[in-house]
Amino acid sequence: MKIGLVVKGLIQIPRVLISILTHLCSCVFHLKVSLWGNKCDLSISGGQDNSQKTSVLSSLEDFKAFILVDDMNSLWNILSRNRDGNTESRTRVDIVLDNAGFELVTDFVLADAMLSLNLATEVHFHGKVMPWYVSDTTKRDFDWTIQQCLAINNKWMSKCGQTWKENLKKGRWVYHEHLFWTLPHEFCTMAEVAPDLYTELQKSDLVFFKGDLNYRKLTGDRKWDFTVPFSQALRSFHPAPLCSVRTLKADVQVGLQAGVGERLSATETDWMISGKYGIIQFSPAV
Ligand SMILES: O=P(O)(O)OC[C@@]1(O)O[C@H](CO)[C@@H](O)[C@@H]1O
Repeated sequence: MKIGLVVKGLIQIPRVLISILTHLCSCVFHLKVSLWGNKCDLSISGGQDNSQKTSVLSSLEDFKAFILVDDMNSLWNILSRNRDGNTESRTRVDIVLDNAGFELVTDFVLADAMLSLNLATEVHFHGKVMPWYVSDTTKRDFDWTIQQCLAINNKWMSKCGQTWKENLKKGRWVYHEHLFWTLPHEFCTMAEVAPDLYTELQKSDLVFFKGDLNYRKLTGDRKWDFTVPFSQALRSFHPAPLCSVRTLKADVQVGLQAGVGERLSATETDWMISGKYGIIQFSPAV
């Protein structure tokens, strides 16, 4: 009997590993799509059409070399906590949104994947009361996008729309808005300027900050050395473990390996502003 159990246990180990790997690979995929979704914003194109014209999905492998910081592994400890069918555990993920349009859809797909793969039990979205840059997501964009997906004449898209609407109804997805996101404060002042928002973020197990503007406000838009640790550049802003998912469109970047920033500066003058490079940069709550 005991031997039977041990053998059964041993057989199950690879299955568990395969299952974890499958879920995590799938989530890596969606996170990367969400990262490159940040290439599309109307401010970088001076208001001209900057919609997604090629398939991000087929370019993911080619884009790999342009991810300058990839802290994906640090996310797994948090996201895999819930996935073993432990019905007691609860994992809340927050996404501080950036652009509406293609990027928002990629964020929805990421949120959907985290729920359906049991990596999170609830996802909280944070939108802006009014746009800071032209394409920033407001409540109207959020609702409109779900409504459009629902109404579209495509079986899979409308199924997504239905699921997302249902998620909101059942409280698995929650939308928040706060004026702080459009006030001229760097995030290290949040605990003082918007303590209610800081307290809300403290309830999260992982907060994703989408996009370039959020990165500028996370790091205070300062001229940091490229190798300064991300946690240091955040200064006192540590409400929860957090992760910036951003393509580089402004001249601030921290947490690079020694020499990387200098090498890029010597060869590509616009590497920090072109949107060609991206980061998935994690900081634990310290
Ligand atoms: O936050 P997003 O949407 O990723 O990018 C916004 C942004 O890139 O637009 C401006 C001009 O390109 C930058 O200064 C700013 O950071």
